[in-house]
Amino acid sequence: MNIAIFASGAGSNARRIIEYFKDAETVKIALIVCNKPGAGVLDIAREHNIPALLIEKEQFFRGNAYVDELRSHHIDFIVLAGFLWKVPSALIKAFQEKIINIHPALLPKYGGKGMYGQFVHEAVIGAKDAESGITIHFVDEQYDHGSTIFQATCPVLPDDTAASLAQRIHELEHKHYPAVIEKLLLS
Ligand SMILES: Nc1nc2c(c(=O)[nH]1)N[C@@H](CN(C=O)c1ccc(C(=O)N[C@@H](CCC(=O)O)C(=O)O)cc1)CN2
Ligand SMILES: NCC(=O)N[C@@H]1O[C@H](COP(=O)([O-])[O-])[C@@H](O)[C@H]1O
Repeated sequence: MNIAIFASGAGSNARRIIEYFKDAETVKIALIVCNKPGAGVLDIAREHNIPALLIEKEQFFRGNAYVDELRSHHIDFIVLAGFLWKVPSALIKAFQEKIINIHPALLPKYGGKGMYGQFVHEAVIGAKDAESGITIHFVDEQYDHGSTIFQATCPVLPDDTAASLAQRIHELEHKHYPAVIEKLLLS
């Protein structure tokens, strides 16, 4: 089973997933797909000798959505880990029920366009919610709308900042995302 991880940023989730499956016999992290030159996830790909594909808007949204390139890498499953572009229909159709995402909040709250990274944590703190968490879900044509696979919660503390909440959310992500992927692939 070959996985492509799509990421736009630092890549801490990508790193945990790579490390989790590094000795796996039936699962391989075969490709890192990134839309941001210089992103930290590209350094992680290099560190682990994983091929990286740097994608451009024109081909992604108005071309083949890089389906041919993913097929050439024999990709079976796509994991979004901090990927900040909307996955187009062409890619969703080519990988039906084979694309998942992790969102740093308890969907359906705090999802949709503009809701990524610190913006999510700022909204949770601004709403004075007592808890937040993570949602792992299938990807459909809309942002953060696909069916939920897994959720986990954490407290929001009175003195939390977006940064301190982000740290707690990252810990949840790193703990759960690799294991949820494994369970999904082996089911
Ligand atoms: N078709 C889908 N594509 C993506 C999904 C999805 O559920 N369906 N999830 C997102 C990840 N995500 C939240 O989990 C998310 C990422 C980014 C945005 C967003 O508003 N992006 C900005 C552009 C930001 C940039 O280019 O730096 C925008 O669209 O204006 C919302 C939600 C991944 N793709
Ligand atoms: N809505 C999408 C979104 O906000 N995704 C979030 O981006 C971060 C990426 O961190 P990483 O690059 O260190 O894995 C993660 O917290 C992930 O949940």
